[in-house]
Amino acid sequence: MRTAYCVDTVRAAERDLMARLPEGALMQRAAAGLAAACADLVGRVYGRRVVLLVGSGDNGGDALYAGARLARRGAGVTAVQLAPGRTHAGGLAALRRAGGRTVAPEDAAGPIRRADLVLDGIVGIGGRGGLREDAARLAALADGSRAAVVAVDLPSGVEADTGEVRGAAVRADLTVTFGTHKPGLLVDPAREYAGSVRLVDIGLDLPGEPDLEALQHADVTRLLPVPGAESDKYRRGVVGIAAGSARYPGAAVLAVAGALRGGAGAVRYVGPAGHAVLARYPETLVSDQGPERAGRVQAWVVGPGAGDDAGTVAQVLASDVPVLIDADGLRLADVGAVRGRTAPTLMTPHAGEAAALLGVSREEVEAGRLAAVRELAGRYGAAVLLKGATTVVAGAGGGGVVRVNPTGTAWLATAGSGDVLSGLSGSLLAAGLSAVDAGSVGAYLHGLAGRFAAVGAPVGAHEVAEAVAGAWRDVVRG
Ligand SMILES: NC(=O)C1=CN([C@@H]2O[C@H](COP(=O)(O)OP(=O)(O)OC[C@H]3O[C@@H](n4cnc5c(N)ncnc54)[C@H](O)[C@@H]3O)[C@@H](O)[C@H]2O)[C@@H](O)CC1
Ligand SMILES: Nc1ncnc2c1ncn2[C@@H]1O[C@H](COP(=O)(O)OP(=O)(O)O)[C@@H](O)[C@H]1O
Ligand SMILES: [K+]
Repeated sequence: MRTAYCVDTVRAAERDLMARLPEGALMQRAAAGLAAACADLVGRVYGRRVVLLVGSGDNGGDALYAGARLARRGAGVTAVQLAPGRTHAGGLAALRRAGGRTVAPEDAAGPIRRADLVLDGIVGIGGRGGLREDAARLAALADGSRAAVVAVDLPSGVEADTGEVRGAAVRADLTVTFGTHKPGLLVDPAREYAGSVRLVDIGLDLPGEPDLEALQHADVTRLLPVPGAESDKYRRGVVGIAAGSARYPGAAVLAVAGALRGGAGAVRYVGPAGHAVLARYPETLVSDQGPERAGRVQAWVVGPGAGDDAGTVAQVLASDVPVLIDADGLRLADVGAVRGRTAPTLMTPHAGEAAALLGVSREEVEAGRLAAVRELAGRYGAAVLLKGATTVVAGAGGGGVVRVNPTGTAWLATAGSGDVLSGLSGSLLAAGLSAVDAGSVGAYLHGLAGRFAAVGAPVGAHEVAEAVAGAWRDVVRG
């Protein structure tokens, strides 16, 4: 599991550790890791032109000490001081001893244009809001240069705890972060500013429960349902799909396509698109009797392409098995009915649907995904999976750790791919996974399947469904 912690927790852990170490030891660890990562990135240090963007805090200190290390290995290092009177004194002295020089921000354009490498030490976890004007100008110069940009701890200007970007921010090729990932490094829009991320261990002792966690292959392998010798189709779980309409029969087919790949032993389809479903997937058990009379299932998926069929949604919500609500179902689901359920509920909105439920704009949801997913999970008392550039999953009530999916690809932004995800996660629910596990494992496989199906070219949602088995095998192989 990859984990991320908010700033207050990081600071507390840093304080505890600093009390046990000689002064400055922690910063030296950070700077050593940072310099090593820079050396790996540029290949050869000797003769490289390096520019340090140095703010007034310890983030600038890290950059200066790392710059000193690079200078000792033969790089030409120039530090741009944003606040000359308040630059980290020890770091500045170290850089000067190593032969580095300093320039004022107004003289920075030339050095940045000629640089091979720019280190962003403007702000780290002490940053608030978008970059101030003088810093924003340097960030723009770095963005316009041919240099590789390495962010120190965080891309300056992004919000560490939320992943929000409220103004100008540095765009990095690589972020070297210390002690732990910060939530903003895993959640868009900030994540996109970070480039690839490298974690440097500085020995922090962090609490058991993180603020954010991202599954990795080994975690998913442990959660995947695998049939045993005594399994039969019913023991593996039956998933019911109440989806599709005369207008949108394809949503039913795609949800069933996902469900067949999710580990349930059988897929039961209920709705007006039975013919279309059977034509494509003859193994489906089809009923036109409505959810209450369709036969026993271990979990329901309701909503994809459902149009205005509120009755079906209400029937499914009244059942005593886990329910996944997607698409039209989200609009039709009564808050009280969801809150009153005793079995688990998982809601899977995209940003537009989440915005409609919360009564805010889509942009607001996309700017602050963590707050939105927690808020929705709190209002409905249900687990919520918020889809999009970064898919996040909160448990019922919205407190505690949020899961973030690391496998997504923008190629998944194609009509119907959400229907595949709802079937897939619903199938995992029927196989016995908890709502959060079913959502996050479903998103993990779905993201990987999207990558495998796309390999750099557009794909249709049905191809994503077909690629799920390959994703599953890849996960299990490790
Ligand atoms: N505390 C520790 O033990 C360690 C801290 N480390 C480094 O220290 C950093 C935190 O240092 P600080 O607490 O000094 O804080 P920062 O250096 O992150 O930022 C504080 C300074 O940035 C300015 N600032 C804030 N928001 C700004 C904005 N939007 N635009 C421009 N300037 C802005 C503030 O006026 C303040 O002077 C970490 O991110 C990490 O890089 C590392 O050396 C590891 C050890
Ligand atoms: N920019 C993006 N990057 C990664 N994944 C994305 C992006 N945009 C959408 N997705 C994913 O694509 C899927 C689209 O689902 P959804 O919006 O419900 O589409 P539909 O309703 O057409 O099925 C979701 O799994 C979502 O997370
Ligand atoms: K930084």
